Amino acid sequence: MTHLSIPHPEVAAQTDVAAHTGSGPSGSRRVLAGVLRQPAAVTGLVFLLLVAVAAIAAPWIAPYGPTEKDYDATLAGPSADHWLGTDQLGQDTFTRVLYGARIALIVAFGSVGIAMAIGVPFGLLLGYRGGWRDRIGSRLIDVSDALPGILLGFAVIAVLGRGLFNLMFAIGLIFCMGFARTTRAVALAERKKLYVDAVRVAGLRTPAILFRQVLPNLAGALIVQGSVFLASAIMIESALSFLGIGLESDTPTWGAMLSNAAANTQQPFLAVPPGLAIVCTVLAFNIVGVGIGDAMTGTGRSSLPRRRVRRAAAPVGESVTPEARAVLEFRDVTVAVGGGKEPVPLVQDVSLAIGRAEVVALLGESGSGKSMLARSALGLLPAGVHLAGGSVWFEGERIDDLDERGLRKIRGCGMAVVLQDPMSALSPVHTIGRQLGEPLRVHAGLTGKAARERAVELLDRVGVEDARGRLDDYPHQFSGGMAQRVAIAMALAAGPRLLIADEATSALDVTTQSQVLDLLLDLRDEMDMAILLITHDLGVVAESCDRAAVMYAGQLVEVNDVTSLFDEPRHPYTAALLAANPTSEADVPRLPTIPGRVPPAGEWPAGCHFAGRCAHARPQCTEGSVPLVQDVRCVRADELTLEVTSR
Ligand SMILES: Nc1ncnc2c1ncn2[C@@H]1O[C@H](COP(=O)(O)OP(=O)(O)OP(=O)(O)O)[C@@H](O)[C@H]1O
Repeated sequence: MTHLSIPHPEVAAQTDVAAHTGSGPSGSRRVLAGVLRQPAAVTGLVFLLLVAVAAIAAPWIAPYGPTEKDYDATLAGPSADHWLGTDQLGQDTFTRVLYGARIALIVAFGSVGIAMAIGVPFGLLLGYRGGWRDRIGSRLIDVSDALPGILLGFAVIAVLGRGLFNLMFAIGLIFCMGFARTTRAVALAERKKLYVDAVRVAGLRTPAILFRQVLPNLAGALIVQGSVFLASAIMIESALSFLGIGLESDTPTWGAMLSNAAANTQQPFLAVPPGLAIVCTVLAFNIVGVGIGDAMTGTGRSSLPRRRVRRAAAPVGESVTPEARAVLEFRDVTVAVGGGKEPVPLVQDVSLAIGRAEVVALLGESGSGKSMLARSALGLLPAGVHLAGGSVWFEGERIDDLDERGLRKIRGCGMAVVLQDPMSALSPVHTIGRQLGEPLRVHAGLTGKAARERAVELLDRVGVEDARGRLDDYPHQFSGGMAQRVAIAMALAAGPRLLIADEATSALDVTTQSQVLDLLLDLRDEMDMAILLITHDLGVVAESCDRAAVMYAGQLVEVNDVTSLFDEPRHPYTAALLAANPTSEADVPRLPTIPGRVPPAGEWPAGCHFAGRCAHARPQCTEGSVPLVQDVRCVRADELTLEVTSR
């Protein structure tokens, strides 16, 4: 294995990128195959291809010019000279239908393109940002829905005048809010997903996240909606032309031809060719749109499991290794949900620090607040949850009050994250090489060959065999362990000083888990990098960590070096947690459990939060809040000698 010299933070690129999901990588081929399996969709597709060929080749295949008149054959029915007859000026209907196809397709694609160009960024922004922007924007979309589209078209053309572009613009305006609505809905869902958090941690800017990460997930929905709007655009263009406010009257459009037929009822056949052209083309677009939608079912990200998001947690305040300057420090951190007068605390008064190159575990049952604490360091608290007290410091700089721009400077090259499930944190729509290239480009300015070479080095370093050959593979082509190595490579790209490993090995088999842990520890040694390990696995803690911080119901209850923690736990909860460990060597007839459950946030008891489940509880335990004294939060800490057994 090549030894990679991981670049120094300032020099190198950063981070863990874990990107998204989406319509699927080889998805486009799968979707095409899916469409081709549907006879109706194939028929529609073939018809549209014919229309497109006719439109493009009209000047060569049309027997007459589009405005060429034959006054000897006005309002004629189908004949050998005029296959579809003529109008009142003797203009050949077949020719005008062919030219009409050109206008129809140009207007349809042009207006849908304009609608997308306006609606998609607008919807992305609303959905991703949320909050008041979203509320105002959504009302705007609702209001625009209430306006009859055709009237809007009238108004725009009345103001701008007739003409091809104005017509496309008018129709584009009618549709843009439809695209905005779809895009907003998808962006709203996507922004809560792991890959978005991961790329934010990677330091990507909002436009890059929106357009490179979130947008690809919209491809499916936009294609389906676009094809339906193409059909509608043809109808609206025809309606406007029929009413005489579309294009100039001598321009061959299907709508104008229908209007003409309505004025010349003595030749009823005149309405048939343009009418059929409109109906069949609109139908074909709709059928193909539905076909694409059906073919895409199950090919999108929805097939990927949604994982809980976790982030690093931190060490205990007072107990920071004295000789090392803290890389990350929580000072009296309180995280709460809800505003108003009574926000509910999820994490309470946590003080913890992690020293340089230190490996600290964050332990505790589900719901104890590990993730919330970690998220507060990364500036990734979920909506509605906020830092209600205290502060977070990174290498001596306060970071909890930084804005996104400030956080970007720290995320990735300062702090990086490896998540539990690499598959949900890697984008299925981009190759590994591309995903690795992103942080290298953003943080080290590496592009092209240089980025590729660095990506190969990184993959090689984390033990991905045939690294060069695997750059063009997609995440689904990697095993879980290999994908986790890729995620680690991304996290290390910028040489972070702190790696937050959030159950990073939980989903792996024992052998792979051990290899990944060894890798993390090797990298810690090489890079002088601190690691905050959130885990439920006490075996992993025993093997890998210097210190452990134990959380219970939002509070730190004990911080200790790992050897002492396992040999002489000082808090009854720590002892109970160790006793309940399936690999505990405690000689008990059956696996002990901790009776009861963690009280949910908002229902924490006064005094010691663990008192209700504690075998050693006394009345004084519930009398008042219990402070963390010398790294343990128990009023009886000095008098208890705890053994690792159940109560
Ligand atoms: N988005 C949210 N909004 C409000 N409360 C939340 C949210 N996410 C989690 N919580 C609550 O915050 C508390 C702490 O949750 P947290 O996820 O930090 O626990 P944890 O120790 O990391 O658990 P686990 O080991 O299961 O991940 C829990 O009571 C949980 O119900």
